[in-house]
Amino acid sequence: MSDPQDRADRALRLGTRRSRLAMAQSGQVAEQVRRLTGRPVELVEITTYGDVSREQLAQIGGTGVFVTALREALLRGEVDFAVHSLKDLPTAHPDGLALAAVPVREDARDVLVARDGLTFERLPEGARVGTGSPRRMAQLNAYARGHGLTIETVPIRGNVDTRIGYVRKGELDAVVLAAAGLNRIGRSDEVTDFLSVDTVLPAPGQGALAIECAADKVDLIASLARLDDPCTRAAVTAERSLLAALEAGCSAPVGAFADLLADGQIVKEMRLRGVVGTTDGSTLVQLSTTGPVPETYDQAMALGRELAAEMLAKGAAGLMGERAH
Ligand SMILES: NCc1[nH]cc(CCC(=O)O)c1CC(=O)O
Repeated sequence: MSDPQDRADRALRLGTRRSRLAMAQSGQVAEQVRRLTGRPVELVEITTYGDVSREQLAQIGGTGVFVTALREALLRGEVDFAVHSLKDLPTAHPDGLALAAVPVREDARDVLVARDGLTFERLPEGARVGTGSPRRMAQLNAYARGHGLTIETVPIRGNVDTRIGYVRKGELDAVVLAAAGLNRIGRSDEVTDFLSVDTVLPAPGQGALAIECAADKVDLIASLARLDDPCTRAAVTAERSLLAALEAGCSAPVGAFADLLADGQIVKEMRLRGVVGTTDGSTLVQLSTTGPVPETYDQAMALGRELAAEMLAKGAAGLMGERAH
């Protein structure tokens, strides 16, 4: 029911993490919501466990560490809506919250930021490549093996600026980051190599944002829904369904990417690709499936479950290790 306090001219409160990336993406969505609703939007900073803890994400479990505090603020009515990186959002949907919009996806690829403008294939033997992500480790080590190269993946954490700093200071030869994050904070000129999704599958939902609000704010949900991109939502729904069906958390070595296959101008099918591997890259289970372009989110979910079943039949569970949860 509509809240009598919720006057149409009151500023909407957007809950956001304090990181440069979170502030950038919240600021961009805030501007779009201002234009759509004609209402002022104010940013309310919220600190999450992931911002405070210095542990490796894979150790603290990953799932939800960046979003729980934001969600609690939504449920308590302290903020009206929140913008998350979709890849940080747990696949389980909490009661009382609505995923009001998934806007058009940014570049989903991972990229390399390397010293001296190096591309991945030009990295020297034994190059030290920073990433704390088991998914990136598995695929980068496999990619290197395919080129007769051995790299050393070095676990790192910290925000995007900190990670690039390891390369600037000469502590690492390269770091791997998401293109979308660099684009959003205006640092895409740091990229020295774009890793094709044919080589390194991104995290499920990578490059996409999720705009969440309390499920009872029906008018707000209707306004925010105008920022939704149905193609992006269908794709990330399939990717996240794969992740959920593999029973893997966001720190598990799972990559997934869905795209639409067109014949000329006519979109024919949705393709979903998935990968699971050991972090040393010695074993990967990498499969792809295609289905009709989903007309409902249930159909997109079904594609994810179908691919998960095929991957599990090929031994995917054994590769996800102890950390899968
Ligand atoms: N795990 C942190 C994180 N969560 C979202 C992004 C930015 C990219 C995106 O929106 O998918 C990043 C940084 C990175 O992986 O480089």
